[in-house]
Amino acid sequence: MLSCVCGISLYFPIFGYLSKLHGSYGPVVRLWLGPTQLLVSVKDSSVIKELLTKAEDKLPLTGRTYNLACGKLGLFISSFEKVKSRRESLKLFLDEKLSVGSIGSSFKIIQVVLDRIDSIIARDFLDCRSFSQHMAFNIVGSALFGDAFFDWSDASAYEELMMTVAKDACFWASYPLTPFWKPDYRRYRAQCAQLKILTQVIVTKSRNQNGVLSFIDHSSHQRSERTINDPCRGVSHVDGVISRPLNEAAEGPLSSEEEICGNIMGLMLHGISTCANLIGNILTRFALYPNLQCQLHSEIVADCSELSELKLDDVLRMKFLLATVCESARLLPAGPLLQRCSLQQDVNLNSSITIPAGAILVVPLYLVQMDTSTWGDDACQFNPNRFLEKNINLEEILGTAHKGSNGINLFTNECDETESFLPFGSGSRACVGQRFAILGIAMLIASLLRSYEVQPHPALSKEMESLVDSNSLHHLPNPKIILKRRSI
Ligand code: HEM
Repeated sequence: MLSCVCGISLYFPIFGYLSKLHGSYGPVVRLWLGPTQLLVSVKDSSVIKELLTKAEDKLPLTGRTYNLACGKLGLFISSFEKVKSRRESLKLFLDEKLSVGSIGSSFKIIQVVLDRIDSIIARDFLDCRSFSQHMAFNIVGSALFGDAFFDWSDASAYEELMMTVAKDACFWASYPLTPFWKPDYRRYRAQCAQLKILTQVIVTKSRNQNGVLSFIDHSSHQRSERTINDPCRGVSHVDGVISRPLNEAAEGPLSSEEEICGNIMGLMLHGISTCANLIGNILTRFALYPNLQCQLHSEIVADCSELSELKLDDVLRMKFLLATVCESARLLPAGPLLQRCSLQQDVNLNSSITIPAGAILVVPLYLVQMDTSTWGDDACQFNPNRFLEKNINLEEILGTAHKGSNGINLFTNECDETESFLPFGSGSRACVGQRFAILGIAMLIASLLRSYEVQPHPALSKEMESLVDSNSLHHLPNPKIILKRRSI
């Protein structure tokens, strides 16, 4: 545990510092950053749950980052009041994407992209980071824009621009005064403007392409049933139907066109970078641990026959696969700290602690997710089996009701035992895309391993070997990987 904490502290000085403070002062640490700025770090899992539910706002810097990149938007910004309704409609939209029947179309992009890979891998190797980013881009993009995304000629330019903006967004937002005199800043703003134009293009294309189905405006439940039960309608029609709620999700009741674009840009920026990180992390583990791949491949073969199309129900049966995705997310949270604040009111915790309005509240994710008292002595090690053991409930961790064909209710709303699993946050601002991301990534991994074996590029094998037993796995390298087609 100690070596792990020290290793991480090299990368995240704030995390190392908080680790020391928690060691000396216990699970709740208060730290004055300046005469008027209090930081409160919480490490105790029961207090965390309460804190993340009661402190509903995000730090103003988060909102500024998204505003600067995306313009006006109604998601990801600081005030909970302003994001509440958008969060709810987005959740409905994503749930519908994952409803039985529409799943095939939601993730059919995976097969489309994998089919294209054959031509690339015939040449040489893949760069793990770019491949993960490309897959994440396609999964999130096709979920939001439906079939219109598949044949969009500007998709590559959009992906490249999206990643450039994502990389620089925090940096430029951190300036207290807009540095408009800096040429780099002006270039960044021009890139954001270009990104917005392309977003508008794909939103319009998506609307036009799916507009033929706009006659269906019953409740979402009726809509799905009608379409799915109608064999005359192709898969793209299912996508068309569920892209209508996209507008509802992004628009809410009173949105302007600018806000719709902003929300979609925000979702793309967040969804792609987080999903790409997790996919890249899992692929790198495959290159490092061939046995992990073998175990997953056996499960995939056992749960889905070779010739049939992979379905959500199949993936829901693949518990070791789902556990692998969760375990990778546990070891690689999107950032070292979850951050919150309460802009207007003090937060009163049951433990009789009062936190003043405006204080910066943080949860040091690495400390919580690698706490040996919760996760065991091997907390720093990669061990998907921990999610299959009795004391950690995978079904609860995956959240919200969704019945697989095995009858197991894999997703329930009650997650009492899961306060220490926080890669997607928790409480009032928890990630709305958690279930979509876990299942989308599981779907991708299952599709990939069915046909390919992931191998490190021979030139890198030696370097990778030295990493296998080290704790530096949280900062995995970006290996060149080879996808070798499996012989049938
Ligand atoms: C591996 C993938 C992902 C990870 C690790 C991740 C992680 C997170 C985290 C840590 C938060 C903040 C939670 C908190 O403060 O409690 C968050 C918020 C959010 N995420 Fe994700 N996320 C992922 C994918 C996605 C996807 C694919 C979508 C949707 C397409 C999405 C939509 C959102 C939204 C809408 C919010 C909340 C925004 C708000 O309340 O303002 N996420 N995510």
